[in-house]
Amino acid sequence: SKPKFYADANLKKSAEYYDYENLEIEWGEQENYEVIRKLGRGKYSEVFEGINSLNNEKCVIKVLKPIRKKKIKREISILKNLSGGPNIVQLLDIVKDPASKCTSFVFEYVNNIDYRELYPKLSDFDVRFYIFEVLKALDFCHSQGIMHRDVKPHNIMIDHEKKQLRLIDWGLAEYYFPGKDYNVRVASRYFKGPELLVDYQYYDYSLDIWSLGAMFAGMIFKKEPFFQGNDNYDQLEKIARVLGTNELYDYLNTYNLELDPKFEGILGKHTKKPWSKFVNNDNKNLAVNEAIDLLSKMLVYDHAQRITPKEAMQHAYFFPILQYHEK
Ligand SMILES: CNC(=O)CSc1nc2c(Br)c(Br)c(Br)c(Br)c2n1C
Repeated sequence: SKPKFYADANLKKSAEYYDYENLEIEWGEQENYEVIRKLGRGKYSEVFEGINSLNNEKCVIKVLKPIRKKKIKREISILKNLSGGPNIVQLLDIVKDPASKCTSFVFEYVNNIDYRELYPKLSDFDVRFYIFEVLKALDFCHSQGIMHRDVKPHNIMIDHEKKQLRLIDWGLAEYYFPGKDYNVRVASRYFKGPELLVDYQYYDYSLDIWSLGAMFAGMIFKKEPFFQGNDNYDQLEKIARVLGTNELYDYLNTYNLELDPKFEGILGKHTKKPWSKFVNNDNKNLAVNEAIDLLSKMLVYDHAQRITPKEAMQHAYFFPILQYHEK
């Protein structure tokens, strides 16, 4: 299946845009940066707050664990191509540690508050504002022919004082080409789209909208994560409990897909639940009708039927934001 928009984005670019294997890396000077403190660790990296000793500016240093050079070039190529885009984290430098030979990326600093601390404090307006900011980043990267493929709260940095948001960790991002089959082992379990879990490899940008929808559901229903599977099979079962098993089989039939035999006896039979079922006294200020209507258009089995970022930004849920932007 082909995406509604931007299917040919890369066909309009020159080969050097997406041909990252031949990318020439311009190395900076490692000694210009000092590590201040550790911020955290990912699967492929350790992350530190740093200082650029030339201009005394704070930065974030992502020290990559030894991974394939090709994957490093892909992330650099994508970060450079998206540089300056709305809410795209800014890559400032690339340095190599003389001792360990490890590559490090130097990024702009964001005074991020961990989402587990921040989300419970967010008002209805805040949720509308920040989801709109993520949609800006997704519409932009998709328009530039790039899927992020790892959208989740951990990869969305928010400085709540500055009302500033950045989409980070483009290490799983890839260039989209119509008809190309992609690795389904992407995204983080709770945010994996059905297309990944049923092993449909011809997926596209719409994967990012599923992941954002799963995150959005967690926010408005105050149930983090919203779909909490114990493994990739149980993950689909958690989704089927909400969206229904008959609807899942319709999706499989649409794309002539067969379920992995390992799903035998796992999925059971579930009716599609009304989204109102998840509203309660604790979350009703966020789980407003417009939010639920938008969510129902994001969390759709069939990736080709999901709302796109550009269409989502025009949804009534964001009307209070549009006034805010027009001022
Ligand atoms: C994915 N998160 C982690 O691995 C640990 S925490 C963390 N990682 C960060 C990355 Br990478 C960038 Br870039 C920026 Br900017 C900030 Br701020 C980060 N913070 C706080």
